[in-house]
Amino acid sequence: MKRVPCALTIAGTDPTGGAGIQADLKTFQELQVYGMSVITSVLAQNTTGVQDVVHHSTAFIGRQLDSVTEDIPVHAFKTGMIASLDMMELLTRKIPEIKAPYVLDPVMIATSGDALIDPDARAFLRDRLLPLASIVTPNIPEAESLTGGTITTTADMEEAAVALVNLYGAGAALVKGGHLRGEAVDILYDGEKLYALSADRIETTNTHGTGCTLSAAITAYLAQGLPLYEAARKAKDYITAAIRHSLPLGKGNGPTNHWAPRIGGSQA
Ligand SMILES: Nc1ncnc2c1ncn2[C@@H]1O[C@H](COP(=O)(O)OP(=O)(O)O)[C@@H](O)[C@H]1O
Ligand SMILES: Cc1ncc(COP(=O)(O)OP(=O)(O)O)c(N)n1
Repeated sequence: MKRVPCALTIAGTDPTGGAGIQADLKTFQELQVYGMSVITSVLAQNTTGVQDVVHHSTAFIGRQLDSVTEDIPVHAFKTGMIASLDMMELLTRKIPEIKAPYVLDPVMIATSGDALIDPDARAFLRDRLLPLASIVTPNIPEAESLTGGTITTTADMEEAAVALVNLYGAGAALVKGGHLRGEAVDILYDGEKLYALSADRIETTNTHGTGCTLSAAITAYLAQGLPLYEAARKAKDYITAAIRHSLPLGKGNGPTNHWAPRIGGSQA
């Protein structure tokens, strides 16, 4: 039988389906990759923000991870919301055992402004998780927090991407430009070359889950065996289409969507 690409996400949940584990699994499915998940935190959240959160114990997160990895091959994996220092410590021990490309989405703050990780875990994420990553995918505020610089231009994004690889030890960095104005330009640095991945900016407020969906798409393409640049380039096309097909659902920022809607949609 042909190899079935299998991808794993280690992240928190979104019951409205726009971000977190749910967005990741939808993306894996859409890209014809077998999707698996380890849940770190269960959130009560929607398009307007986060209402509540329950964190799983590190022991239980470890048990979930063992259940997956002892049974089914993982061809690529990603981490999203890892709320605490304890969870990060567990993952620094477990991740090297998974011999597959690792996409680190350094989730810190939701679009709604809600903090998703303990502020005291940020330095640990940078110093201990980042060096394990094949690629890290910060948005502008996350890249500023990780590098300590201010980012307002693509030149600043390039500088941050290079620092994340050369100073902090990530295998590659994709600094996402969704929070700037003008064209939606993301900067990829693979340790040798800088690339600008650009797309037209889509006029919509329905951007809930864009970062999760992009990093899940990179993970899916890596699980399929694509080289890093190809995976990032195709994932950029995927997220652009998902924003184009985003849905005006909920009272806040609606979710990205993976198929062209027949009814509604912000750009239908
Ligand atoms: N309005 C938009 N039009 C087109 N692409 C966008 C738009 N907003 C974000 N993107 C793209 O979506 C992806 C996620 O970016 P960003 O919003 O910066 O991350 P996050 O969701 O983690 O805050 C990036 O590829 C970014 O360029
Ligand atoms: C459980 C969970 N993880 C991550 C996020 C943040 O999602 P992201 O795609 O980075 O961006 P927004 O949804 O905030 O636009 C989340 N909300 N929940």
